[in-house]
Amino acid sequence: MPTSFNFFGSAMSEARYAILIAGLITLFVIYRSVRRSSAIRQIKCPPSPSWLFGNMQQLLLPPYGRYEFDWQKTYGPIYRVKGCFGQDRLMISDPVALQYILNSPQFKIGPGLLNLAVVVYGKGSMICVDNEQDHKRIRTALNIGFTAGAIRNYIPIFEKAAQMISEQLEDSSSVPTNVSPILSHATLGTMSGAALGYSLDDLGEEFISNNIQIMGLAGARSPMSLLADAISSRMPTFLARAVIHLPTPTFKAVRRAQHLADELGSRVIREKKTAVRQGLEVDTNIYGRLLQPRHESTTTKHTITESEIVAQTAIIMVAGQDTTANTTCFALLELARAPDFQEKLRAEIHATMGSVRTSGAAYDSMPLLNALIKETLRLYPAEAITERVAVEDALIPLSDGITTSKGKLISHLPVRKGQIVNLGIASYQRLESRWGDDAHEFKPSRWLDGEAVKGEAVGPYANLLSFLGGPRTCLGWRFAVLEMQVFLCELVSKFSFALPAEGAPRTSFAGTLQPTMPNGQKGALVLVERVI
Ligand code: HEM
Repeated sequence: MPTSFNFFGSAMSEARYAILIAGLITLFVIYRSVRRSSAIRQIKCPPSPSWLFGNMQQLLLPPYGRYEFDWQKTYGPIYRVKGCFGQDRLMISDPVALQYILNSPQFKIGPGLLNLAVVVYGKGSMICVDNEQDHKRIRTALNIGFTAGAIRNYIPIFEKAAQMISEQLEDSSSVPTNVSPILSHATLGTMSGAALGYSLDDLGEEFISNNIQIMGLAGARSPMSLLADAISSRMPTFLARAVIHLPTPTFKAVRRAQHLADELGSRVIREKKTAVRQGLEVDTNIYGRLLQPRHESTTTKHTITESEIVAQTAIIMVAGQDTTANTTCFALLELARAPDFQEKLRAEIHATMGSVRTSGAAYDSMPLLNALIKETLRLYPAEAITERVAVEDALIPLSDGITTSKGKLISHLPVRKGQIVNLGIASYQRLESRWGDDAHEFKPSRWLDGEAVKGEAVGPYANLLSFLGGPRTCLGWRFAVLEMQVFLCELVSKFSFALPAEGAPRTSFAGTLQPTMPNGQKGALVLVERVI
């Protein structure tokens, strides 16, 4: 049967070709990874416990920072770590190098972070938009809701949410209370109010329960998840993104979250457009304001399409939720450890608040409050490590020269296209050369004593990189700072916070830095007592 013979014959030769092509691709991948790592092979590296995990378990599994901060002491602000499957990654906490990477078109969001962002926020969300002009246009449009002036309008929303947190804490006198879910719920509510003009109830039960599930999933990191991340970051983009369609409970919840966010965004836009047609006021929240120019038929280069607005719903709702909630939890935990500072802060708040309560200026005028927020952001940056990849060969400038393992002093770090770079934000914020010998201590007074930091400014706020820097700086940083100011004022003015006997909380890093309870679950247990 010639046909079938031919079929098998051609199938055999196709198989040979496939093996040959697979072999060539493998050789090419090996050549590229050898060529890439040859540029940095002389950068010092801590011993790697295994080829499979490299240093990733040490770096990323709890408690966070156990190895990383020692490595920084031993190897300095530039060193190499091993990723899973023998990959070479750079760890960078040198401020000049960080500034360069964040502002240079030679670096983009790394594949691991991008895949995660596509899964959590959707591929149309601004963080995933690859074209810099489109990214800038979308950011500029959304920024109308995040300027210093715009965020002052949200103070009543923040204050109402803060009072709701207080009401929930009322009944918890002397019982260890996990403030983490309470704060996470509150930060979801403020974003919903500010962006969409919706209350938490308006979001609907399904949205809320799915959000709780997603926040829980985001809190977990295990050896298996490290391997899964490493594999997906090496897959072709289309395949890595197709993973979301796998029929597992996690991906089902994530798919549902994206669907619900899109549905929510579309619903809000429909309602706002109807309101605009009816001549009603819609510009008090971000989505309303985004639709306003359309109503006035204004087309500017900053115009954002309706589908682009819808595609931002997931990131707008979620990016500021646990980041802000966890940072506030860390601030409360640090206050619980420092009763004297807590007492002074309470006195400052009582002396300042009152008739001037709803003014942004009042919140900015409290030195202790703002020192607490800055110090919390310094030691607990939500995105403790972020990832970038070199899209072309680059020469990264350094603050001070570094000595390679061969004893050579270099002032610039050469990297090849494709090199993965971990930006050590938490490490940068503990650099002794920049923050002083007490860089590892929680010490709000450093912000009151004059110069908290030595060296050039980085980042949008307080010389910190907690909100990153450059064109991809956190869109909501002013929102987050004001929200924390309002929440902390309300809570510290009404309650005292102490640590329960269960023991000191740990810190883990799973997408965001989070407080972890003694049972290993995400959460911040504190003893809360009403003071007025
Ligand atoms: C303490 C609170 C927060 C922290 C520490 C924080 C931190 C960050 C960081 C480090 C990034 C950069 C991620 C990267 O490219 O590697 C980022 C991006 C972003 N954040 Fe925040 N964030 C916070 C609160 C918020 C809030 C309240 C919003 C409100 C919408 C928000 C919205 C965004 C958005 C939209 C991006 C993507 C920006 C872009 O790619 O252009 N964040 N955030």
